Amino acid sequence: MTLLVKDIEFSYNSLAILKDIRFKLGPRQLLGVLGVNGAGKSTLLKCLNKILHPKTGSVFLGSRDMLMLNGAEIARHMAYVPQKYGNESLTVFDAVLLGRKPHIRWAASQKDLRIVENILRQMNLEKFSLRPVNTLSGGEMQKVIIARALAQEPEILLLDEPTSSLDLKNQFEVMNIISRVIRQQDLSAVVSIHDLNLAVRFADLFLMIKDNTVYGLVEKKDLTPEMVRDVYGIEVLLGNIKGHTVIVPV
Ligand SMILES: Nc1ncnc2c1ncn2[C@@H]1O[C@H](COP(=O)(O)OP(=O)(O)OP(=O)(O)O)[C@@H](O)[C@H]1O
Repeated sequence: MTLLVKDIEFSYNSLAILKDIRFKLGPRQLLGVLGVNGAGKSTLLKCLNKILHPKTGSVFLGSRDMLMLNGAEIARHMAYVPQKYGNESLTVFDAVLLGRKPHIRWAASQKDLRIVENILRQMNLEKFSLRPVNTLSGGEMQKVIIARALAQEPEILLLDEPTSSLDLKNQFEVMNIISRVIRQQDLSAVVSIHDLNLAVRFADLFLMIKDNTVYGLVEKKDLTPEMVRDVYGIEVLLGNIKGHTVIVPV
């Protein structure tokens, strides 16, 4: 389903953070949200699923305006992975099963349990199934929160810095899983990400935020060093190593 975001404006008290934010995202696409610290990336993600209430604008998923739905209804369509999350004493299995909550009426079904088992296996988290989440390392915990979002089987994944605590291998493992899931299950993902090399590897297009608004919505092939310089204030080279685009500060 297509996500169509129009004219989002948001302020904390009287401090304007986002204005005139608009973009369109098709199914099976991963949008990297780029911008400097404090640009408003997390704020934007939270405006899309109504954790924050934008002053104006609309967020259409197909013909449905998400901002007209309540939190429980939104959770059936959108899963959100925050940048910070609390320590939980739940076991890993139960924490991931919580992702099924928007779909469960009375009790978890065999299907719900199977979905959780599959995701734990895909993400190499099986061995932690019975461990309380608050005994895991930061990176292991981050994978559990992403597993929970996948268990939710949403149409849109909203991921705020999903790889920030992960080592190189896990960054690639997790981004590969996300890429594969969105392609196999016709989802889309909106991912705030600081690591530009990871972004160019996995995102299909970029929403670049600067001065509280959209600097550009560009496809990967159209990204230029000038755009990176304008948005981040640093000169970079854009190169290619064995078919992979790389960005190097100079
Ligand atoms: N609850 C709040 N009250 C007031 N200002 C806030 C609040 N939360 C965030 N801000 C401010 O809003 C601006 C945007 O913050 P946001 O977290 O969306 O940026 P970001 O692009 O995600 O940053 P980072 O890359 O550092 O995570 C920042 O200047 C921040 O200080």
